[in-house]
Amino acid sequence: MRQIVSQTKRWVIKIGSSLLTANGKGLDPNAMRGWVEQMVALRNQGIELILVSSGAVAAGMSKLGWDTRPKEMHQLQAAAAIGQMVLVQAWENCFDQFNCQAAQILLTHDDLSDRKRYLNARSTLRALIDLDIIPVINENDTVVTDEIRFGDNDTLAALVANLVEADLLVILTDRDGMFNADPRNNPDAQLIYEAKANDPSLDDVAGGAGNLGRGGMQTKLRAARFAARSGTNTIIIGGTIPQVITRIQQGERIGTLLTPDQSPIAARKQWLAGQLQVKGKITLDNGAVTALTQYHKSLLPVGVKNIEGDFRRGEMVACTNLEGMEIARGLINYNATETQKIIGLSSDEIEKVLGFINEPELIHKDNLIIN
Ligand SMILES: Nc1ncnc2c1ncn2[C@@H]1O[C@H](COP(=O)(O)OP(=O)(O)O)[C@@H](O)[C@H]1O
Ligand SMILES: N[C@@H](CCC(=O)OP(=O)(O)O)C(=O)O
Repeated sequence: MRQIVSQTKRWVIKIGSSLLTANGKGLDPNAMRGWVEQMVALRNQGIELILVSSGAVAAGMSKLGWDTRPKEMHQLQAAAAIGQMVLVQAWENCFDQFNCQAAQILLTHDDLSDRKRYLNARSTLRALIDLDIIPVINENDTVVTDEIRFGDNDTLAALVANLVEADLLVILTDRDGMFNADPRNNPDAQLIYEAKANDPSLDDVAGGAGNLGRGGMQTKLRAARFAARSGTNTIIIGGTIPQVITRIQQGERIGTLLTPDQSPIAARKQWLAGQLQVKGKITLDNGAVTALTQYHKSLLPVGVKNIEGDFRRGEMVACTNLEGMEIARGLINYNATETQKIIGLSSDEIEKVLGFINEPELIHKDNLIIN
């Protein structure tokens, strides 16, 4: 029993082209319906879900009667333009049958590397999830160039998992999981049930893709490593296994579970530390410094003396003591104008002053990195 998995609450599920198109014969609506039924059941139990769906190029190829994936970029992009429409209609149709709404999001690499767009993408995804809508994400293939492409949807799914702080990334593919050798050429290959995502010996077993997919097991392993950086567990598993999504949630030992080295919070803090630029500075009184450094508490507005910089909600700010020495960094819950109005106040006064409340903390302890 995988308790670590059955306790997870926010999932990104990625479905690959090989699986979605039943090996090139157009989309497989029965399989899609089956996954949607399980996803909606999970969502109804309170699990937040985001779907990353490949298949635009493959669906376009099938519509155009092409057997092999074209090499030229403009042909690929044309196939994606045709196929994305087919793909998203097929998902919409399935979600409709279970009275669930879905929404399409097409992303390029720039959308996640630019801070402002990153925050926008995150807020939109959060808003959709809060509305009980399941976002369906793909790369915006028709406009990407080599410089701004994720390249494969395994990587895109992992970056989305980082973005929304998912606790589980499920990669559904055409094999039962990761084997100790590429099963295409090794009929005796054995399934790996569990491993650390960062185990270097996995590099030797993960091979490339088949005819339709992009990255094969190599990009799935890399995705699991990206996901692990923010503490997310990854399961690589066969999408044709009956009731696969439900059984993962029940903690059944199926597929390959790749775990992070650190707890989600520790990993997240490390990831935050490496990712973000400092956009402002806030000065804490002595009581707040002790609360943060000795008792590992969240920072409340009451302990803040002064602020500098023009930061927005979700951005990184440095926290200094009264002598100006930096003692921590963290993601702030209010923008500079709002923060200026609430410093020195107790948290129950926030709503009166601002007319709304995001969170009672100025910086939550999970989003604080103590120096
Ligand atoms: N060690 C391995 N274990 C399982 N599959 C592997 C391994 N190495 C390479 N592969 C290949 O990876 C393929 C799945 O990747 P890919 O074709 O990109 O699918 P998807 O469309 O699901 O992303 C499998 O069909 C398999 O041939
Ligand atoms: N954005 C592309 C996805 C390509 C891709 O990564 O495919 P896969 O390896 O099957 O997940 C498409 O929709 O065709």
